[in-house]
Parts: sequence; C-alpha cells; structure tokens
Amino acid sequence: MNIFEKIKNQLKSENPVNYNKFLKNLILDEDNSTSSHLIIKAPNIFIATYIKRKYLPKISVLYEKETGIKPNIEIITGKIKPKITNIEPIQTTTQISVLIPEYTFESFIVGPSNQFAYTAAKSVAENPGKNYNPLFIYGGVGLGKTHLLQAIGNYLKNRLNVLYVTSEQFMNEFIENIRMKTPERFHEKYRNCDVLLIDDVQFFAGKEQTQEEFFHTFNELYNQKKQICLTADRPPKKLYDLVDRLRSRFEAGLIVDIQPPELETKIEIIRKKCELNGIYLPDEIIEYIATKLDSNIREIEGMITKINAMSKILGVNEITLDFAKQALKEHIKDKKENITLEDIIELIAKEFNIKPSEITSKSRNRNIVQARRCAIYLAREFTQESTPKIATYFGLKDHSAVSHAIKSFNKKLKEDSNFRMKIEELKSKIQLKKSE
Ligand SMILES: Nc1ncnc2c1ncn2[C@@H]1O[C@H](COP(=O)(O)OP(=O)(O)OP(=O)(O)O)[C@@H](O)[C@H]1O
Repeated sequence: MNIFEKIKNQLKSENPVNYNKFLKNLILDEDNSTSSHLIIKAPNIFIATYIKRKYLPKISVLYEKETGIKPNIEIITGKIKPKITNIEPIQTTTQISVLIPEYTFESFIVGPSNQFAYTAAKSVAENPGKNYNPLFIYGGVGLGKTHLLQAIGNYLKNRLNVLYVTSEQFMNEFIENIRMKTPERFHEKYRNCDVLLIDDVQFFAGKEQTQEEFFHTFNELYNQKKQICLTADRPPKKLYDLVDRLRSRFEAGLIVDIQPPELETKIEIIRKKCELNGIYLPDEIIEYIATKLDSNIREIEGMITKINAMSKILGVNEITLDFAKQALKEHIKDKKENITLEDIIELIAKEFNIKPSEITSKSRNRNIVQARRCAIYLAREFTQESTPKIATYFGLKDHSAVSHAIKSFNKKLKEDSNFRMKIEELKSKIQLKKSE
C-alpha cells in the first residue's frame, strides 16, 4: 500500500463518516508528485476546499511521520495531467500546434468570471509588445485559456509572425534540435517571431535544460519588445520546480485568472456553441445542461455533441427535456437537489448581518437590496427552483425582475474583484454546509 493510502486509512479509522464523504475519493497524482511536493486530486472544488481547510495540516504531519519529509501539498481538481519525468524524452516527430480559426475574441463569451482575462488579452492583441508583457493567463481545466491565447494569435496572424506552441512542443523541438546538432534552427524559429504564445507552461516544471533555453528565448524576445503570452493551470508563484529567474520573468508582466463561469455565462456559452455547430436546443434544455454540469466547458461541449448525435442516431425530430435527461444520465451529478431557498436566505442573512425576513421584504435599503440580489443570484445558481418561483419567493413582480436583479448583480461582480472573491467564498460555504 502506498503512503498516501496508508494516511487515508489512518484518517478513516479516526472518522469513517468524513472519510466516506471527503477523503475516499482523493487520489495522489503519483506521476507529477515528488517526495516533497504532493499533488492530490479531489473530485470537485468543494471537497478540495474542505480538505484544504480541515485536513491539510493533518495529512502533512502524517506524511512527515511516515517519511521524515515535510511536504508541500497541493490540492487540485479535474483530470490528472500525464506523467512528467525529469528525464526529458526524445521524440523524433514533433507535433505541430496550430491556431484553430474558431478560437477568436468574437466567439468567446465574456462574463464576470473571465472579463479581466478577456480585456487583457484583447488589449495585448491590439497593442502587442506594448501594454502587458508577458501576459500570463491561468485557470482550471477547460475554462478557455487556450481559446483566449489563440484568439490573440488569430487576431494578429495576418500582420505579424505569430508562433503558437504548447510547452511540450517547445521542449520536444529543443531536444530534437540538440540531437540533430541544429540549435541554430531552433533559435532562428523561436527568437525571430513577433508574438510567442506558449500554452500550459506548467509542463516546464522540473525540465531544467528546457527552462534554461526558454529563459534565453524569453529575454531575447522581451528585449526586442516582442509580445510573449503564456498560460498555465496555476499562477507563477505556484509553479514549483521552476527556476526563480524564470518565475520572476513570468511575474513581471500582467497575471490574469479565469474563474469557472457563472450560470448566466455558462448559458450564453452553450447557446453560442449550439449556434456555431448548427444545433438547435430549446432554452429549457440549455438551462438544464448549464445547471447540471460542472464548469468545464470542454465537457459541456461534449454533452451537447452527445445529445445531438443521439437524436440523429435515434431519428428523434424534436429534442425534449426528457430526452436530454436520458442522454446525460450518467454524467449528471445531482449537486443541487439538497439546497433550498431557505438555506440561501439563512446564509446571506448571516453574511450581510440582517434578518432573514428583510431579504424577502420590500425594503430599498442599499445593504438589503445588495443582499437580496445576492440571494437571488445564488438561488439561480444552486437550487432547482424555476425563475417564476424565485420571483414569487423574493416578492418580485415576475421572472424579468429576477433577470434584472441578476444583471445588476453580474455588473457588480464584473467591476469589483473583492466582491467577486466574497461571492466565491459564499459559494464554497453553501456546498460545504450541505456536505457536512
Ligand atoms: N468563455 C468562453 N466562450 C466560448 N467558449 C469557451 C469559453 N470558455 C471556454 N470555451 C470553450 O471551451 C473549450 C475548452 O477551452 P480551452 O481549451 O481554451 O480550455 P483551457 O482552459 O485551455 O483548458 P486546459 O487547461 O485543459 O488546457 C474550448 O472549445 C473553448 O472554445
């Protein structure tokens, strides 16, 4: 049994209920962890948050007891990335990364979760090498980092020499050119572009030779005022196993994050994807997919394709909600079922320091109005209730008043990053409250 499983067993014997709820499905990402840096994968953000708060110190102590090493522990969600070894693999054929024409600024849906990243990317595309250099975009799996990076490339490709590669491709080409004794070919390619876009730089971790080469490439381009844009699944300060001088270069420009999209943004993205792929889905199905599926847009795209394909195979003329439910059965986690409007009211009242009854009252006091909008927003995000039911519950005239409240709320989310953080915290609290 590996050490991590042993630790889990120990925690199980201390509290079997919590083990079943939170610890059972944690996996150690063995391929990417080292003896002093453990990457633990949690099935979702809420379990990850809970583990961070309640179990991290304990896991650390138990690990140190077992191994004598005090670990750095990182909790991630989503898929585990493929193995990265310190021995750089030699590959004879290099995969060429290309710009996907569909990844443009126009096809990117903007909402509070990605507004900052979008604006920064657009500004870089409009003034390459001038405003923000480098631009560093980070965020979770399938949230649109590559899309934005490529949008910059597509915007500029007709007038500048744009080079888009993944960090793996950069590394493989570098090794191949060393092997073939043609380093000048590599330098020629990478040091003579106008815009260098590198995706997934977390893969540079632990690859010292590649980092060294990239450091020189970076400096050369930077000194010539050429634009460099990078993406990763985490911010530079969390790119452990990256040499400090490279990390500080990454930190010297603008760092922007992409958060999971809010419900409204998710709905808009699904609409856009359907439109681009010539798929018609009624609004109630779009809402169903958005509320039921997690935020990984790639996964959502897969589900749209699945519903469409199934309807064609089965010769279904009209896709109904029941049909969509059937098609998505295995993929849907009923995460919203147990969250009620009362839970939300209770939480918001505490958070805004007001009485629950004030939230559903007609009061126009600023703090109460803000609390009410917040509760309406969370009710849409976290409960199964229909918009008319939410309107009645909060004493609003009709469903359009709900949309108006959410619009005002989203505006504030876009404009105020502190407020955004507060709401993210509230969201985690709602989930934790229900899982405890
Ligand atoms: N705001 C958005 N508007 C439109 N499409 C989006 C948006 N966000 C993500 N997508 C779509 O979701 C899919 C996944 O996005 P993308 O590949 O850019 O994610 P990523 O963050 O780079 O993920 P990974 O970490 O796995 O590399 C793409 O098809 C992309 O077009």
